[in-house]
Amino acid sequence: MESSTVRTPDAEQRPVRVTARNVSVFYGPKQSLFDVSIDIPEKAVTAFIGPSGCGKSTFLRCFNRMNDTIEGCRVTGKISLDGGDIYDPALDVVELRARVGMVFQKPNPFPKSIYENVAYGPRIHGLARSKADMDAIVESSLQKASLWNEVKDRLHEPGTGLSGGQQQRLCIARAIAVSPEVILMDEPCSALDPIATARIEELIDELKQNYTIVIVTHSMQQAARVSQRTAFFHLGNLVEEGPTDLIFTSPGEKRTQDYITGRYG
Ligand SMILES: Nc1ncnc2c1ncn2[C@@H]1O[C@H](COP(=O)(O)OP(=O)(O)OP(=O)(O)O)[C@@H](O)[C@H]1O
Repeated sequence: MESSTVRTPDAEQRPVRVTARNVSVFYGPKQSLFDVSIDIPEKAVTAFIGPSGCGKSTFLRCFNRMNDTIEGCRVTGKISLDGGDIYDPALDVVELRARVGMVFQKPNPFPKSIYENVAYGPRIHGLARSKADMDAIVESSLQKASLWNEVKDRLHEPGTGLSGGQQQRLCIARAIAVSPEVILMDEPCSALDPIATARIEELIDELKQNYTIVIVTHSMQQAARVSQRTAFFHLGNLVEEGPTDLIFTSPGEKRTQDYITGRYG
């Protein structure tokens, strides 16, 4: 395991959990991400910001090999989780996606009950030995996703019957249920109203005590509120990254300055 650390505003140094080195991504012949290297610290929130089409989601999807599912997509370079190469051909991708969970832009609960949405992952990974074990996993995952009190009396009703914000918290509970180390969030609030967004932001703040979180967001205000480190992307390049307070108050690059002051994007 590489023993480097990076600085975050609320704690001077954090161990690095995920490293990306010289990562490029191609969709067919077109290159969309250019030679990106970054260290992601544990138990902190790292935000990816930048104008539409700059490659934020493309890069995020590299961390749990979601790009493998896109035909013609090719990733070069190296990404390690705790020092282990996640592109090792011998690696079990299903296992990787349990360790590196993902929450999408649009809440996407399975067309099943609230209980089954959360129990599905633990069941396929064999994490519960009995019904009581499974009940405990479902309850604690819903608790951690700050949804338990709202659904404890309707666990067997469809997940799709919840409000948008509740559905997104259900998706977070589903990711948490398989005990991930890293949670990737791709614009998790973009389909939500301001109140539901505030709930999710509070939740992200709590979750960072136990999980390493990487969030793609269109909202600079959201990045400033929830993240400890921010990475700014432009035209497929990582322009700069660092502690969120510094990126927003004294960026080193003119392109970052122009973006955060609303000159484009
Ligand atoms: N499945 C795909 N096939 C082909 N090109 C793609 C695919 N997904 C993304 N791209 C291209 O890669 C580039 C980066 O897109 P990406 O979605 O990663 O950007 P983004 O910064 O997340 O944008 P947004 O904020 O609009 O979601 C864009 O030029 C986009 O058209």
